[in-house]
Amino acid sequence: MSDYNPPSILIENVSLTFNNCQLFKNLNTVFPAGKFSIILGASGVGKSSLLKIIAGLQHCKLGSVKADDNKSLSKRISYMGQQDLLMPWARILHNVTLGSKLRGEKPNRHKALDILKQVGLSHVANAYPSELSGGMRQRIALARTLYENRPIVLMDEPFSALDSVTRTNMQTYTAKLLKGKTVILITHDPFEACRLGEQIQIMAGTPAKLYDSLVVPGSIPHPLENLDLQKAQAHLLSLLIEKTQS
Ligand SMILES: Nc1ncnc2c1ncn2[C@@H]1O[C@H](COP(=O)(O)OP(=O)(O)OP(=O)(O)O)[C@@H](O)[C@H]1O
Repeated sequence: MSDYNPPSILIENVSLTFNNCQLFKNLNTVFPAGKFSIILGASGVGKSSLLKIIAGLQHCKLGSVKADDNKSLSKRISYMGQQDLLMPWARILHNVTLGSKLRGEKPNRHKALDILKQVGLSHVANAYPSELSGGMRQRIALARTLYENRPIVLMDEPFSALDSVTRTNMQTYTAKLLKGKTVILITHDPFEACRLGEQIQIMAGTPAKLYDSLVVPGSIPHPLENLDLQKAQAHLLSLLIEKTQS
């Protein structure tokens, strides 16, 4: 199996404690290969911490995170955090291709410009991050993540700063571009979860557990007019309330 074949990600008995608060105790789950997995849950429950553990940015003393092909996860992951982490001294195009530069590869300018066009920001390719709005900066961070073309993509609230029209367009573009990759996406938006999720899990409790919710059948992104979306969203919201309050 090539390093570009997306693996499943296995979370086994992961435990994490911060300042005497046990976020996870023996957490187990599987994020299936080549699918969009969504995590929702109350603020502070531990969603970002789990994503950082998978990305190798947060150490956990107990438990393991591994790929089902037993190959290392590092170098196969593209991670988009809540902060855009754009380099203030670099122009937008340079920010998008930064990964290539850091690896000593020739940046693929054509590909970067195409992604910038798809996220509606080719006109700011030569600008600096400080000249952009918060929503524009978030789309640049998205463009940088998509440019990397890794088999595993971790995204922490990637569309949270966007207006609803742009958000819908970015969901569609992202789902199409990342089709077949192993994606884990955190969101607070039940509609987004139902539109993109091929696995949907709610994180709740202390220590936190993961609970499966219904997914809408068929390929993603689901069209906005799909009536099953409304039903799945209502179910998800009810489950979210139930698990968050219990
Ligand atoms: N490096 C750290 N040191 C100490 N505490 C931390 C650290 N990182 C996170 N925490 C704490 O762990 C808890 C979970 O944080 P986390 O960011 O994972 O939550 P979240 O579910 O992603 O929240 P949100 O939806 O608001 O982004 C919070 O109480 C947070 O203060």
